[in-house]
Amino acid sequence: MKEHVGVIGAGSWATALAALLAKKGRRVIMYARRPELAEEINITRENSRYLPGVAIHPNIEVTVDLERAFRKARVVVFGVPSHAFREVVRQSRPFLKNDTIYVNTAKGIEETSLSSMSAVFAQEAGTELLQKYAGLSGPSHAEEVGRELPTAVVAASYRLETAEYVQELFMSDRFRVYTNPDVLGVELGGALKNIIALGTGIAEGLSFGDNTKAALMTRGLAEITRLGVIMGANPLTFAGLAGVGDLIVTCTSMHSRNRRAGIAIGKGSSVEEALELVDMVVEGVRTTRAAHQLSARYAVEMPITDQIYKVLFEGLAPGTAVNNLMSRGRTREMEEVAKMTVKLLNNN
Ligand SMILES: NC(=O)C1=CN([C@@H]2O[C@H](COP(=O)(O)OP(=O)(O)OC[C@H]3O[C@@H](n4cnc5c(N)ncnc54)[C@H](O)[C@@H]3O)[C@@H](O)[C@H]2O)C=CC1
Ligand SMILES: O=C(CO)COP(=O)(O)O
Repeated sequence: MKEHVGVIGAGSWATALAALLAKKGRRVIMYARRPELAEEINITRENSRYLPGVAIHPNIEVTVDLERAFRKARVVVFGVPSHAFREVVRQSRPFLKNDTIYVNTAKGIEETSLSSMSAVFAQEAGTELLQKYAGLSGPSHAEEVGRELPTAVVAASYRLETAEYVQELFMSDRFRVYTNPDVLGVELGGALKNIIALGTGIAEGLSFGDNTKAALMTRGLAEITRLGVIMGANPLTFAGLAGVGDLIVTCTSMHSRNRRAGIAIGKGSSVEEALELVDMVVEGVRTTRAAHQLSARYAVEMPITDQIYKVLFEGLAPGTAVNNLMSRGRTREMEEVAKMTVKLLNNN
């Protein structure tokens, strides 16, 4: 019998991962909230709203019955946006089993609790299931995975066996999966890069050049690392696929919803207009609010995040935000993170 995989959500990323798993011979039961979407995919064998042009493999069935997606599954992949993750895990609680593996693919930080996705999972599913939990992250646009273009990502879990199981599940000659035990670092890298992609998008919308984008990406990574290290992540994770890798793809690809929303804002759209234009989840907007609070909680300087927060939520003109960043006081490039890293290593 084919191994069953449940996929929760039927957006772009859920559909691309379902396609990959179905092609690898898994029987995929994909849960969609809306009956119209489930019906359309089952009948037309295409998800024209979220991933047009990718054929839905015969091994995939879409259901609106959440329990059915869990029933025979050895592994369940959550593919809903981060703001829906808690609610979806809570609804799934009656169907969770100790011998199932759970994979989260959402990239965000919960705005109200400032919890990472693994923390949300533990709060809703119980800490004992955390050993069965992995986060899948890295530079991976659904549109390219759907077209089977070579991609490399990270499966992060506290338990090596779980990470290796997820690695084996997804690994193909077009989709390479590395394991990493730094769950928090992988989650923070995937979430926080979306803020910087909004920022580089804004810079593009303002007609700034490649120098500006490179500066935002590099200094953006510095502040992501600063926050991550103080929260307990491994600094090296930010030099990996879930850190700089995802930052590069999100800041440079036209597939990125965060980048496209940023471009619209830079060109003068309001946040609401930009979100309407993109019409799919733009995780960076909520994540900016969360990161703004985290930088205050941990007393970590995050100047780029701070200016993007002001543009998104306080009506600051994007051009003024750039001037504010360029006219900051002089500072050193490396010493702060280096000092924090040495302190961390000494404490371990
Ligand atoms: N699209 C991409 O290339 C990638 C996306 N991700 C992450 O995956 C997550 C999902 O993103 P996308 O698939 O792109 O979003 P999307 O906007 O394409 O689709 C989101 C889907 O989730 C559904 N949904 C929302 N709330 C729900 C709920 N409460 N219950 C059930 N379904 C619900 C929506 O109806 C929609 O079908 C995000 O956190 C994103 O950062 C990660 C890697 C790649
Ligand atoms: O995380 C992603 C690619 O790795 C997707 O980025 P966007 O959400 O900006 O499209």
